[in-house]
Amino acid sequence: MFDKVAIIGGSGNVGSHIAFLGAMRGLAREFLLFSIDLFRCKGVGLDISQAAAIFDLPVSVKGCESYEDLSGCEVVIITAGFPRTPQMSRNDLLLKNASIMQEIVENIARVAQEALLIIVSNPLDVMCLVAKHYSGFPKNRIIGMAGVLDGARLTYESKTILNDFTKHIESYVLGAHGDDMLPLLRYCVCNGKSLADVLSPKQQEIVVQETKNGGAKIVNYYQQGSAYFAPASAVIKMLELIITPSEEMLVCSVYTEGEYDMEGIFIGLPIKLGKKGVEHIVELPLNEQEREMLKNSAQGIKKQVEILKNNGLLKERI
Ligand SMILES: NC(=O)c1ccc[n+]([C@@H]2O[C@H](COP(=O)([O-])OP(=O)(O)OC[C@H]3O[C@@H](n4cnc5c(N)ncnc54)[C@H](O)[C@@H]3O)[C@@H](O)[C@H]2O)c1
Repeated sequence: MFDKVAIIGGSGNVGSHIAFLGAMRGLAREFLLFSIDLFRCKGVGLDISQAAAIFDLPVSVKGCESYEDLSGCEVVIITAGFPRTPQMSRNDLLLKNASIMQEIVENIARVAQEALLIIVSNPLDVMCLVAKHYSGFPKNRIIGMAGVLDGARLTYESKTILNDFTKHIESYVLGAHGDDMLPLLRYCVCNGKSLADVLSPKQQEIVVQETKNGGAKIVNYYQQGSAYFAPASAVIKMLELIITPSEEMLVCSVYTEGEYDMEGIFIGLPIKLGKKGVEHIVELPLNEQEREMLKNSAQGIKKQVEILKNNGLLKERI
């Protein structure tokens, strides 16, 4: 169990659901919520604390008034930003959310120098880079959430097409969080078999397409805002593996220094999580086609990095 976990954007959909689920699962003694909507943070904190009282849980969830209140937090989860609307692409969010991320991590670096950062805000991979740039934190302490969510969508779509929700499926979706994601069916496991052997080629095509559309489908249903139950659950899964490390491999957005032939960007790769954050990146042997697809997936991230550099939001120092 953590002592103090902060959620920046705690008044929003994803942030408040992380706080609720985290409190219900007893992951921290204290969840501290911060955002530009102070009153809603206070309301969410009180509401969840009252829910915790129903189950007699020893947890406090509080809305905070300033970054100083977050002093000494062990984990800071950043969900602050603007959610994608049906008209918006992830790229539209880029410049807006990069400035927000800069402001947040500069404050966190001041008050919680030892914290582990879990980034959720979109566009995810490049927001992680902005967080690294402006916090100055080491690479193991900055982890982006996306692969766990995309993997869950792949699992859901596979169960749906097989019409069997009793199957145990572990899914791995590497690459950028976006349309260029790389669902790695060969390495996905369905009741001990490779998912590539369980699904027909046509089924594989459908499952991959539906996984890629997973977020957009929800945006279209909600009309305002994007998914939050599954994204919040994905963050909780990461927190649980940080508290209790296991052999389980998760795909998270991590900083690369040569792994998978990637350099100087954050991208979704399989990792082992532990108390220090990213314990190590797992190098799965990829075939030529998969390597090429991963390389293509990184192109979009590199373009976003260029846009940020051209707008003075990222300097060469990373
Ligand atoms: N990585 C993923 O897989 C994934 C999944 C879902 C959502 N997201 C992203 O997560 C982010 C949050 O989504 P949401 O649905 O919770 O949105 P939301 O609008 O409900 O919440 C956003 C929160 O950010 C806060 N905020 C805005 N500017 C701020 C600032 N300068 N400082 C502090 N707080 C600030 C708002 O007050 C609000 O609480 C979005 O960027 C969304 O695209 C990512």
